[in-house]
Amino acid sequence: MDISVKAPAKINLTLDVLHKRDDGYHELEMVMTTIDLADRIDLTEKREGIGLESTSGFVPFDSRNLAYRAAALIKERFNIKKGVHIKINKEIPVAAGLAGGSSDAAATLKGLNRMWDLGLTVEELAELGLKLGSDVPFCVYGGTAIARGRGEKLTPLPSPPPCWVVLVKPPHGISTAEVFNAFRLDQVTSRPQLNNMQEALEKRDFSGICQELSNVLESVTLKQYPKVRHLKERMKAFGAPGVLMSGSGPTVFGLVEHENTAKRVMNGLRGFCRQVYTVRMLGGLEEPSLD
Ligand SMILES: C[C@@](CO)(OP(=O)(O)O)[C@H](O)COP(=O)(O)OP(=O)(O)OC[C@H]1O[C@@H](n2ccc(N)nc2=O)[C@H](O)[C@@H]1O
Ligand SMILES: Nc1ncnc2c1ncn2[C@@H]1O[C@H](COP(=O)(O)OP(=O)(O)O)[C@@H](O)[C@H]1O
Repeated sequence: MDISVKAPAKINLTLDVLHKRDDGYHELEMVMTTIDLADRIDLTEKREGIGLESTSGFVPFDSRNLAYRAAALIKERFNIKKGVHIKINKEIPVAAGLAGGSSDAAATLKGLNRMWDLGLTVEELAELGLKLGSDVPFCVYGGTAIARGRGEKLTPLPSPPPCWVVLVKPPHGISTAEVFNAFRLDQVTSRPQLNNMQEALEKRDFSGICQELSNVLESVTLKQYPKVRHLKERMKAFGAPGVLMSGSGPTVFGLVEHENTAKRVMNGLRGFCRQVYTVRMLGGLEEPSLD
C-alpha cells in the first residue's frame, strides 16, 4: 500500500528559555503554530529494509535522516519485518528553524502507523516522536499550542486569525545545538509575555499577536548573523506589522493581514534573498489528525 502524508513547517510565535537542565537540554516555554509550507512524505511498502530518496540534496541520505530514524524506530519497537521506501518531497528549507526534519519524522510515524495497522494513538506517536527530537511531538499534533519542557508538554491554543506569513531564509543553515550552546540568559533584554500572547490568540487579535511576538534565541543568532537582523529590519520597512525569527533561525517571518501587503513585502525581500515564501497559517484550520 502507498501512503502520502503532508509534513507542514512550524513557526514560533514566542520562544522563552527558562533554564538549562541537568540533562543538557533547555527548559522551554513557547507558542508554536503550523503553516502551509509543507514537505510530502511518500511511503511505499517493500519486502525488507528502509530505502530513502529526496528531491533535495541538502538532507542526509542515511540513518541520520529523521524520517529514516522514525521508520527504524517503528520497525524495531514493533518488530516489523517488512520494509519501506521513503520519498521526501522537500519544500521546507533545511536547518532553517522551521522543523522540517521533525515534521518529516512525525509524518513518517503517522504514515507507518496506518501502513502497518499499529493502532497507535496520537499521544503514543508523540511519545515515540520525542525519542527523535524535541520538536517532533508538536509536529505529530500540529495546530497551535504552548510547548513546555523540551518541547513535548503541549497545551492546545486557539488558532491565529487568518493571515499571510511571509518567510525569508538566508542562504546559510543554523545548528540548533550551537545556538543553545551560545545562549546566555543574562544577555536577554526582552522576554515573551506568554499570558499576553495567549490572550491575543483567544481574542483573535491580529495586532496583539504581532505586538507579542518574541524569541530569546534572537539574542544569539542576530548577533552572530547580522544578515538576519538586516532581513528583520527590511521586512518591517516593507510593511509587515509583526516580524520575528523562527526557532533558532535563521528564517525570519512576517505576519501580514492583507494579500496586497504580503505581495509587497515578498517582492521587496526578493531583492535581498532568493528563498522567499508567502503562505497561509495552518494552525487550527486543520484539526489534529493522524493523516
Ligand atoms: C529551537 C527549536 C524551537 O522550536 O526549533 P528549531 O530552531 O530547531 O526549529 C526546538 O526547540 C529545537 O527542536 P529540535 O530541532 O527537535 O531539537 P533536538 O534535535 O531535540 O535538539 C538539538 C539540540 O538543541 C539543543 N536543545 C534542544 C531543545 C531543547 N529544549 N533544549 C536544547 O538545549 C540541544 O543541544 C540538542 O542537542
Ligand atoms: N528529513 C530531514 N529534513 C531536513 N533535515 C533533516 C532531515 N533529517 C535530518 N535532518 C538534519 O536535521 C538538521 C535540522 O534540520 P531541520 O529540521 O530542517 O531544521 P531545524 O531544526 O532548524 O528546524 C539538519 O542538520 C539536517 O541535516
